[in-house]
Amino acid sequence: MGKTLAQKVWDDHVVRHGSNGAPDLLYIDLMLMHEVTSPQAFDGLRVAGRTPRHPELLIATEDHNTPTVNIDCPNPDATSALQLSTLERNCEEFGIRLHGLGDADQGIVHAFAPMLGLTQPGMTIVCGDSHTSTHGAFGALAFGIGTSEVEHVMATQTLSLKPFKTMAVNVNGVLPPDVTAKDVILAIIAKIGTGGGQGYVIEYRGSAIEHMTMDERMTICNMSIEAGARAGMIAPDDTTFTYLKGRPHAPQGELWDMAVDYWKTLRTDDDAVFDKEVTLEAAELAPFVTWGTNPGQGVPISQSIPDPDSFEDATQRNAAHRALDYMDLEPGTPMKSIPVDTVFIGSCTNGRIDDLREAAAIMKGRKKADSIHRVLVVPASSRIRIQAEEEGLDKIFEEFGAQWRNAGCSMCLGMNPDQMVAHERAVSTSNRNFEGRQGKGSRTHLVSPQVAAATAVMGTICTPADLPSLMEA
Ligand SMILES: CC(C)[C@H](C(=O)O)[C@@H](O)C(=O)O
Ligand code: SF4
Repeated sequence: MGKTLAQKVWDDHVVRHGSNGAPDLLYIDLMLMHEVTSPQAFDGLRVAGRTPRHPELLIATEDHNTPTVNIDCPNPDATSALQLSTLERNCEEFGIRLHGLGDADQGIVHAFAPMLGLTQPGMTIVCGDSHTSTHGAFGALAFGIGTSEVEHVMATQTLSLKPFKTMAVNVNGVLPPDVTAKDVILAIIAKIGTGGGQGYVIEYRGSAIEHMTMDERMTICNMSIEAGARAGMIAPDDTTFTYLKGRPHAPQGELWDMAVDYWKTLRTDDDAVFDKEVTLEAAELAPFVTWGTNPGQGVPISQSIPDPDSFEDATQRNAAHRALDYMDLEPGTPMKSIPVDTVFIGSCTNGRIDDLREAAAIMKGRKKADSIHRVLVVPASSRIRIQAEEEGLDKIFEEFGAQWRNAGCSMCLGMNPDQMVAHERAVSTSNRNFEGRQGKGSRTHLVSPQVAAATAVMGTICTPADLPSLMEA
């Protein structure tokens, strides 16, 4: 029987097969690190008197605790400052390359690595961060691990793991013009549920996925974890190879040709069987928005807030009641009538150059609504920031009335100064709308960059198609 993409990458990394149901020992090609989940791992190594087995395969950045303004000033928060200085000391002591704040390659861990060409097809990539699934967009087997596993990888460059189950999510056909990668993944999560992917590696397939850019594919794979999956993958193809060619860490010359020959073998065989298959018709999808407090509580934007009592499942019903209470929303309210205070465009889901270009195209020649308190546009990495500025996007954002920031996780989660206050409502291009995620008591609606930008113009949730054309305005 043939193999799936995930199985091929797995098999190519087995150092030792586990017998009698014991886990396999897998070789890890690359471990990415950040300030939040590394300190205990470094401490563990120190206590055991060990050194990293392959320090050159460990690469760190600073992202969660970093401010996005005045980055040359002392960090305003003592805990964050300590977290960052600890990473800096640890990297220095253990000989690990760090792209710290101020470095041109600093940025969100899942954004800076692809930009450098560190993320490549067929690799095993881990990081103490759940959204490591992002790197699966390149056909890598990439997943988040816990702090004790981070220590294990540092010490041995291997990880002990039981094989994952495999799921295919097929998105067939052509997407309507206003439907983005973010809408596709929100629709997938709404369909399979936030636990639907548990124990699986999802492979996204079908013509709608094949037509996506690498930035769009990263948006899709990024949110695999929000469906409960361990990882998300997309088979590498010419789009992948074109993106990688010439990047600082991409193979060169003869090695490039050899790499591409191998990468081309990383496709699920025709006779491979997935443990589960789910299919969506691209033509039936629409721009999506969440109304609740988990990423699966979403609807097409033209719809209204569902009645919690319409859910047959008692757990879902209770969750919906609680979510609407927290979100201060009534069933039956059209999504497009909801006013918001804040717009956040950024994160490892939607802070890449494609996302910034899309947002800028909508903001160009327009102004933010007076009712919107703030529009934050935060590039996912410093390299993306440089690229956006070379294209003049920063000027468009500023003329629109948005704040153009330095790279980092920013308002995706409340670990740095970019936080919302209680009862503030945002449309956000990030990936989690949990209670208090963007600040204590804050309310989050997950959307695409296009919907975020359009909402910033109108003041209420809407799509670019709802905006008056610039001629009429
Ligand atoms: C801080 C980190 C451990 C966490 C994660 O694992 O995802 C964060 O990045 C998040 O998005 O909530
Ligand atoms: S941007 Fe958000 S989701 Fe991504 S790594 Fe940072 S905190 Fe986690």
